[in-house]
Amino acid sequence: MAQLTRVSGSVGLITLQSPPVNALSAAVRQGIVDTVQRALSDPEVKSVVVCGQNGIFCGGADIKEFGTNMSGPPLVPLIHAIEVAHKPVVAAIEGIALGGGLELALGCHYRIAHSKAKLGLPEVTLGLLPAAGGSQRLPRLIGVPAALDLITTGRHITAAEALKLGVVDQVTAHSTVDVAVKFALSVAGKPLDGRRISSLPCPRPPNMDALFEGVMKKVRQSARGAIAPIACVQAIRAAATLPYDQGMERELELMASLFTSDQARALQYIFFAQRAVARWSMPSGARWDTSKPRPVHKAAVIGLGTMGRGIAVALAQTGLSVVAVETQEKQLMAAKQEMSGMLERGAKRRGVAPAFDKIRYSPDIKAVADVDLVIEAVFEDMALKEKVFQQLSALCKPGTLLCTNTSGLDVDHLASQTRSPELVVGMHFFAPAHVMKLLEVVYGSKSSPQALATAMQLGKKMGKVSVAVGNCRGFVGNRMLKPYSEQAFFLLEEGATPELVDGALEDFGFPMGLFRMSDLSGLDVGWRVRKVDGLGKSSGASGQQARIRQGRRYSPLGDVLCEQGRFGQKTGRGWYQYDKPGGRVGRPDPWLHSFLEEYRAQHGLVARRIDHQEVLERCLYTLINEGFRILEDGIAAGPEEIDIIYVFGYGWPRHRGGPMFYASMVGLEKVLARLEFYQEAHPDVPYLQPCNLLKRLVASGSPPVHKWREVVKKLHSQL
Ligand SMILES: CC/C=C\CC(=O)SCCNC(=O)CCNC(=O)[C@H](O)C(C)(C)COP(=O)(O)OP(=O)(O)OC[C@H]1O[C@@H](n2cnc3c(N)ncnc32)[C@H](O)[C@@H]1OP(=O)(O)O
Repeated sequence: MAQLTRVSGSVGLITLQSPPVNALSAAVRQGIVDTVQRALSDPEVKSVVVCGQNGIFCGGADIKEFGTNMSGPPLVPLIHAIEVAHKPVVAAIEGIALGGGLELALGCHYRIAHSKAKLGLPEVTLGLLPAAGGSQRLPRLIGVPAALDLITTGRHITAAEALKLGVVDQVTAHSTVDVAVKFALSVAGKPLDGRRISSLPCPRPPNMDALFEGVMKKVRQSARGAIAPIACVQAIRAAATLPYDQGMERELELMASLFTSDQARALQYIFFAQRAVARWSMPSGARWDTSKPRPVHKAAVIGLGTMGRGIAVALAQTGLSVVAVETQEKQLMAAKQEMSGMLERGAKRRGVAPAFDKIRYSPDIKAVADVDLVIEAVFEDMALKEKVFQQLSALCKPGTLLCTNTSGLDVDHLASQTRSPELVVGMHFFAPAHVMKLLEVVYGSKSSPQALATAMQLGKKMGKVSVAVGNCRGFVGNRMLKPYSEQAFFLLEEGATPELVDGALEDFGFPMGLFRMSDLSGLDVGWRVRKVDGLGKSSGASGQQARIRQGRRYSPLGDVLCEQGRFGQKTGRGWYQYDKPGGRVGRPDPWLHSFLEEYRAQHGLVARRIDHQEVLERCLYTLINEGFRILEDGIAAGPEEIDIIYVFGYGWPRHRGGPMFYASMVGLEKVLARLEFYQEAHPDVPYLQPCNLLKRLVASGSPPVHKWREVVKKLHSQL
């Protein structure tokens, strides 16, 4: 839908009308075709302005139409018709001009943007490229290097940057439409030749071959197997080397290979999943749209270790007043110094003043008396957390929300330490907390909908992707990590090396394999947890018996390394060796290889050849199987919650859509069959036992992933 009105006598004003973001649906495209035709054939209209309803220019192609039988007029000829028009067409950009929206504006002869507008070609983030001429027009307009940056990253730029780059001709802080109409009046009847971007030559950068070679290398490295960024570079190269028409043919050809790809489906699934998880619900039926959050103006953070520092900085950067409590004087001083640096660097990046005055430091927990919300971030030790919650319950004003930043401890137990368990939720941040996007918000059995709504809203304000999940050991993310890492240890016992396992996972698209990651975060962290669980002590015994704990197969490999002081990067030795303690570059360690051989000999294990496929199947399918158990247990409301947690918090490659989406792409029958196969080979590993929900889905014909939420809901309503 688009509307044509005549304003200021001779300006045809075309308004895109399709809330919420004026996406270019079939109806909108048809509307544009019709209104442009009418405006151009109306002798009273001397120039045209294109704008969007409700202060939003256009959010691009309608992503919901992808994967359907797309009808309606295509974008390329529509934009071409605007560009070849004999009357000047001005784009009045308010709010956003993204993807096809910006491509539409690039077909116009002039672009005027509001100072608060954001522009970009984010198609790459959806597994696509700007194939409505964007990959051919943008480099002609702003040069190849700048176009490469914008198109391969998909980043949104401000109006000021757009002006500097030459994407827009003018920026205004006033009514963009008024300014555009005035401008349109002033250019009516003027020649348009130099204004048609497709007819401009693409500026050829010096050392063009070297430039593209360098960019391609960089993009391949950072893409981790994603195909769209590479296609974007190829399309821009076509713009730089071919005439416009041939460049457009290349753009179309490249888009055709992306459009129906699994990666595009995965990335578009993640786009909608991210929005779906904001519409949370609780098993009680309470929902995001019926639960009112409490206002939070002042918050406290208890414990200024690594996590507490990041959380306090993130809160202050959101504009909240923060009381940062650390009872150990030395730690408090160190925290203050580091947090000032973090605030300063953050402010510099965002071009604002550092929020130093938002944080009040205190060595006394009594300072929490008047805050609206507390986030406890002390050491991951239940006895210590219990004590803190008892104190908070006594000290805080009535109604204060008490949150625990735990990575897996029992939220219900902590709630039971307080007078108001309904006001207790978990807020599981990821390190570094002021940078990482994910926040698991954990509701306990007594948490009130209002408490959950408040934590979810705060997470959103902090710029986090917040996912509501139920309470269980490890919540969603860490619970699924357990079978995954267990399999990796077993693979070492059976003949693999850390570099083989990591290589398979990194080729799959993880930024770091499990062992490299474990060296980075410290082997002692998991060791401590295993010891608390009554595991984690190597018995010194040999044979199979030494590898059975609590009635199931157990690998003491990680414990033995810790007993030798190999804690990873911090000690310069772990699963890899480093130049020095604190070194970052891990190299394969011959010592570790001999150690593995001795270990196998000691335990009567015979090494066999393990390939990448086995690593992926065993590590990823057990993780997915646990994901199904989590759905079965009602800890996550749908596969989208799990997938968003894994993509935003655990380095799961986004172009593979998260573990549950990946399972649907592999095929549930295959996942089930391989789990059954491995379970037969390793009957002492309970995690390999396929879960009932997976079996049930396969038995019901493996419905597509977007139907699983309903299946799970039905399952729970039957219980
Ligand atoms: C030949 C191919 C040509 C062109 C290819 C393209 O144009 S691909 C599309 C390129 N555009 C984008 O990638 C923009 C995607 N949208 C966004 O980044 C954000 O939604 C946006 C526009 C910045 C707004 O963000 P905000 O936080 O304000 O709102 P939210 O994200 O919750 O979105 C509100 C609802 O709008 C839906 N939506 C947004 N963009 C699109 C779109 N392009 N197509 C369809 N629907 C879109 C979004 O899903 C939300 O819906 P809801 O039902 O409320 O969850």
